Amino acid sequence: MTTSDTLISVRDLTIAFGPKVIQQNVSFDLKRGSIFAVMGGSGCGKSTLLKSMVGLLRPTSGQILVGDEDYWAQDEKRRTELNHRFGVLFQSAALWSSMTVGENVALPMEMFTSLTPDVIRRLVELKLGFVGMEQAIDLLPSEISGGMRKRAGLARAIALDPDILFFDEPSAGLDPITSARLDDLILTLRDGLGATIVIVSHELPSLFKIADDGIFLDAKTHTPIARGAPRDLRDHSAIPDVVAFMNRMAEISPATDAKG
Ligand SMILES: Nc1ncnc2c1ncn2[C@@H]1O[C@H](COP(=O)(O)OP(=O)(O)OP(=O)(O)O)[C@@H](O)[C@H]1O
Repeated sequence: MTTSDTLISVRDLTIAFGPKVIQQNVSFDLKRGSIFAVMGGSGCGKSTLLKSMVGLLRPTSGQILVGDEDYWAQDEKRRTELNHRFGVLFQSAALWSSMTVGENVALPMEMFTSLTPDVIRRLVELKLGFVGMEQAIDLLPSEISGGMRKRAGLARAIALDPDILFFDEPSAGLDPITSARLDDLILTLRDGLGATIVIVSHELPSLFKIADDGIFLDAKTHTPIARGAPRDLRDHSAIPDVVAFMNRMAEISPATDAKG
């Protein structure tokens, strides 16, 4: 059983590719309304964990409870239903290049709802308005900037009103200003839509600003070694590897760290 403020509970998860264990003993609760950071050095398994949580990769053992349901113990039909609670934005934003921005956002509604085209058009306008992109509704992805593509991807991720959003490196490839705007947008999604957000990012200044919880995956032991808000891990962790990681990166961009 999960408690009412826990949306997802990860229990003793192991993810391996053949004999190669990526992470094991992964357990944490994802609290409703939190912005949860998956942290750790390159190759420690952050994206792999995210893939298991959104239904793209079956874990080797352990459970991912969505509410009271063991996600990976469900049949494919039920997993697909549960997937409608998830909005996913991958690094590339992965828009269909031959479709306009509006058509991209409409696609999940056309596939998974019986709404009429008129209602879908209204909803698409609303979703794009939410991310400040209503003017791009009839443009192709190739006609807009990288930051706009990310925002369009976000509009599509919220097309079906998910209660959990997963972001894998959302600010990769963006300049610092655009990246900071994306941070603000993520906070607005949490505060305005009441979404819970799981984010994988190397942008520690961004995580210090927006994330209030998280887990630190260690590439050497293949286990999580710390748990908590990124800024708390930076300032109060007793684990030298965690402190080194969080502070080394923090020193690179102190100006954008909105600690105060
Ligand atoms: N399909 C796969 N088959 C075998 N190994 C894989 C597969 N996918 C990922 N891996 C390995 O799993 C490990 C973790 O990869 P993952 O992409 O999850 O790390 P990450 O922490 O997200 O890294 P980065 O920060 O560099 O993006 C890596 O060693 C990677 O090579």
